[in-house]
Amino acid sequence: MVEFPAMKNDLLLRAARGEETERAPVWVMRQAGRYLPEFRKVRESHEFFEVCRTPELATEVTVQPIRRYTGLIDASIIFSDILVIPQAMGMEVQMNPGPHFPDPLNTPEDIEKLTKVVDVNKELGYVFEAITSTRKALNGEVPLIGFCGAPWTLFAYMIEGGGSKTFQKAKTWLFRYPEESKALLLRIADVCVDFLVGQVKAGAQLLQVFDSWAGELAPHHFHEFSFPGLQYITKGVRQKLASLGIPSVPMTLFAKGANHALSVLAGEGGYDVLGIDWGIEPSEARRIVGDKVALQGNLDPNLLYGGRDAIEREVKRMCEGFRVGGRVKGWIANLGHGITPGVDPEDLRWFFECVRKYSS
Ligand SMILES: Cc1c2[nH]c(c1CCC(=O)O)Cc1[nH]c(c(CCC(=O)O)c1C)Cc1[nH]c(c(CCC(=O)O)c1C)Cc1[nH]c(c(C)c1CCC(=O)O)C2
Repeated sequence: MVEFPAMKNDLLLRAARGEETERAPVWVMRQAGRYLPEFRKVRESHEFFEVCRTPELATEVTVQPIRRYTGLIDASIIFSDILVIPQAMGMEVQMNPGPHFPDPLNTPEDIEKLTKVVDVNKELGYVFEAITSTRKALNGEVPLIGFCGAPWTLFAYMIEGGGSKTFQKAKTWLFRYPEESKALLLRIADVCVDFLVGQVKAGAQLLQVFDSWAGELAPHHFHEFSFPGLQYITKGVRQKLASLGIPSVPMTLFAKGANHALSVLAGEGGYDVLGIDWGIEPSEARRIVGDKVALQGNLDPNLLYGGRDAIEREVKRMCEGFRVGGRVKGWIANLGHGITPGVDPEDLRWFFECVRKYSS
């Protein structure tokens, strides 16, 4: 493993292990993105996936929010996308401006078209390079998060060919071809494991799995089709890291809309942190998971459009909700989903300042 600068701020890692912290670490999903003028500037002359595939550019945009919010932000997340896995499996993905697959999987026969054995070093080595380069650029200021999409969410994109309102095609697969669907979900999960292990080897200090479409499934279908892949990933990553003699890192699951599954996920998912959206009260989430896992979340991202007073009032409320016996313990402050392009960066700064004020 490569040697990196010593950490100056490890609040995120301590909170992820469930420890009490002097204040809540904070970052936001999609923090490197279009709400930042400096990001839009880079995107003027570079395509989305070109930024992902060019380690210098990926490093630059990953570090942009850390630079802008120095001292107020406690984590960076590598600039990439969950859809690099379908690409590595042989599918074409365009971003215009949302994801588009010109040739999605239509029937189980199409599974044949996917790459049999994915060599992540060959196909996704550019992400590993970007991670190593970013760790150096960060100079120990904040930890670096690696990530991937969850099997169910990736499966849905690969079949729908992009975003969807109904998930009719992906669900047709689940309900008409359950065995073929499960085989494909497992194949995606295998790539997730190798990809996440590679990210740790390259320098990622925490791993987050995004199951953005978890909430589209009925609870029992979530348990049948999504949960097994999520659990397979934590087991697989920890086993592989152990067999390589590499210390494990904390793992976070963000299963959007699946707050119904918090109890099972905390008990058997294998994750150290569960991300929650704004569909559940923080105190209720804590009551369900007990002290088995740390929690991350969960302000409605649209509050960043509500003005300073609304942001302050709601952040204060959130901080009170996540306290356990008056203490800040095992909590990573975040939004309940990604920040959106229209937010004023100064309002995000105010969000960070309020978290600091009310979680100390
Ligand atoms: C579902 C999903 C995707 N990608 C991702 C998810 C899971 C999180 C979630 O639920 O939001 C994850 C993701 N995408 C991106 C990151 C980078 C790291 C970060 O959080 O700052 C991360 C962690 C960059 C991105 N990924 C994308 C952008 C915007 C595209 C651009 O720069 O033009 C960014 C900054 C594009 C993208 N990529 C994806 C979509 C649906 C879109 C279009 C939506 C949009 O326009 O915001 C797929």
